[in-house]
Amino acid sequence: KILNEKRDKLEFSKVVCGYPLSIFFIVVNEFCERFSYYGMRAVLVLYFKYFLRWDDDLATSIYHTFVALCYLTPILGAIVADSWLGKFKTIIYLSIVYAVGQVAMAVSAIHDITDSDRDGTPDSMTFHIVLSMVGLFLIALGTGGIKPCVAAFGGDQFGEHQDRQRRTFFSVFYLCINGGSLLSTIITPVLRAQECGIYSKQKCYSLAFGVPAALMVVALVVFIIGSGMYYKAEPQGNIMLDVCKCIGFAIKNRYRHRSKQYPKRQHWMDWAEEKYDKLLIAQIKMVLKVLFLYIPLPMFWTLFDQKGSRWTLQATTMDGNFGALVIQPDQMQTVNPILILTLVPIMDSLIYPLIKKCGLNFTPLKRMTVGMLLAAIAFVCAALVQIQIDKTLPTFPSTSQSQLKLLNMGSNSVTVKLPGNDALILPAAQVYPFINNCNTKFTNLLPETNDLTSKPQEGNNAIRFVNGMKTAVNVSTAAADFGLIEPFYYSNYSQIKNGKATFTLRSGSQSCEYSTNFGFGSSYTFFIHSTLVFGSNCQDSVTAVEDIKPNSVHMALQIPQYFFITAGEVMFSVTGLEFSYSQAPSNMKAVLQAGWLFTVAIGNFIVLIVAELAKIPKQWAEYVLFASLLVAVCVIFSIMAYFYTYIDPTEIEAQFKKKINEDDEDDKSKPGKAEVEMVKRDSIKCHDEYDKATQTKM
Ligand SMILES: N[C@@H](Cc1ccccc1)C(=O)N[C@@H](Cc1ccccc1)C(=O)O
Repeated sequence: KILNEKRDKLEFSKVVCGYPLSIFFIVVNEFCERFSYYGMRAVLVLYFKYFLRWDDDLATSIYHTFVALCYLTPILGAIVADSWLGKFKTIIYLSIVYAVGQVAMAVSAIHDITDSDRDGTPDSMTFHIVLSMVGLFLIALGTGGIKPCVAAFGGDQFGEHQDRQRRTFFSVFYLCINGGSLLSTIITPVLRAQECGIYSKQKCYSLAFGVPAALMVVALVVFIIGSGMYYKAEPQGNIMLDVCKCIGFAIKNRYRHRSKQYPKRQHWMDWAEEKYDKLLIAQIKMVLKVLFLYIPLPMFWTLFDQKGSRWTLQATTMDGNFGALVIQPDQMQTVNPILILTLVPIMDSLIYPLIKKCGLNFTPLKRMTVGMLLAAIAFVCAALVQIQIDKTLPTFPSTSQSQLKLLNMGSNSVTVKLPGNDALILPAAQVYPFINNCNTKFTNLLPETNDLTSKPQEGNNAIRFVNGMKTAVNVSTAAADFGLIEPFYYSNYSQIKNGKATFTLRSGSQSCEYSTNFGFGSSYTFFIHSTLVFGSNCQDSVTAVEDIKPNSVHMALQIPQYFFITAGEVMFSVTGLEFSYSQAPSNMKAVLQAGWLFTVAIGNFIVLIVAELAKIPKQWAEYVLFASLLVAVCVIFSIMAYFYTYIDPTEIEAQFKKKINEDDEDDKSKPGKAEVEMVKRDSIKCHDEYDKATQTKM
């Protein structure tokens, strides 16, 4: 009946170039939803840090908890959809929850709401924190809840013989995800950088969250407009409860009949046959087979999700100057959606057909295996880049050493006697000898200062001034104020972005300017000579002494690793999405999509655990470790995949239903047959049908 209903609905639905028109509304919905999600995510950590004034640790913990929650809630959405409301209603209701969450975030970021003294900072931070946490919870529920439903609902729109179109749909679906996320990750940071407000102008987080909220409303409206065109499969009762009870019964029954006198059954789930519908048992077998295959998959996501963390950190130690364009470390992540937008069409229209022409059967599981290997290669590339970076990093003193920084502020060269060897320091120059623990006495030194013990964060440059004049000097730039520096004292470090910076040096009413260019990740001490004359050009009276070299390994070197991980993603993720749909029984499509997303959640948890536990001192070694782990997991997966037989759930279900109908007729004509005998006979027949429909291997 269900198949006929679907056939009728699809027969009368509008078709454009062989695709149901309803698909258009689903992919536009996905585009807007992903814009909304990734756009909000792009500015979230900055909102925590600069608006809610949380420290780095709290901001990153809450951020990762939110992301993990977004991949746990799909289970909830899938259960609601498959057992109760159906996919269509679940998407509508949870999209409303999602949009409310986004609006709550936008409102929570309006500083004027609680800024009664109008000084530009919220007076009741609790209000903003509570509202944004409620908002984030609703968003996680909404985005995670609808995620398995939208993909599966899209797949439902295709008929039995539209496998090719359905595969293309999943590719286009993935393109829309990346189109939306690419646009939003570029746009929302720009919106955040604007200044807005009623009483005082502040960074405009409300706009950066407001636009994603508006896009979520658009996503909902577009989805509702398509309402009349969709095929909406009805939920078939509380399927998850039935599944759990059936599995529970099979285990109990198997245990009760553990003695040798009872004949073995083909599959342990067959022990549920005495009580449960054979169709349900067959469907559970299909799901369990796929879920078993999913066990090694989180390892792929563990590597994949480090793009956003470790690789961004790696980029902070690299040079992002691309000529006319200066790329910030976190902007490198946009390379992923850009590559997706180019690689998906290339794979679909060139690579896969070419492989097919060569007579190779590049099945979904083979594609996923190759995808994993490509991700491992990406990490080997990351390790090679890291080795290059490490060569350029400054050496800091070990625990048994001290490092001296000696700056000659005079106009003659000076020789300093040091344990081991002497050092000659030219005028306005600095030496940094390492001293092993010993008692060394130096006289006429500047007061002790806190030096940097690592490279400056986020590609910034750490800058300080030392005043060699006999009068105090005030130093400032547009971005930083070094304050008043007393004679022969150092200022504190200030963080300066890359590019040109102009420093104003002031003493009383007199001033002069000093300009210089910065790269990424350097540290300089600017020495103000005693000969400086205010009112004239002070360019020649300031000497830059390099403490830490600017990053010299170019960010373009990260492109190969991004290329391999994205090619891996196309083979693994796009294929996996379609595989999860095609191998799921009709009443558990969303559940298997949720199972797929659950592997992402586990992968994220592994990242968190490994980050805490594995204290590998060399970053390149950690990359190699991850690559090796993925290769090992990939070998296990390919063995599991070799034994996997592809199924056609629609075919199996149809045959089971036919058989059950025939048996019902039989029962009516032959009343009084022993029930046990019938169960046994049915079981054998059904296994035959199942075997016929499951013929293709890996
Ligand atoms: N390539 C990602 C999107 C992305 C955009 C900007 C920066 C990084 C990534 C993508 O397609 N994501 C899909 C599938 C996915 C991938 C990883 C974890 C869960 C799902 C998405 O649905 O968001």
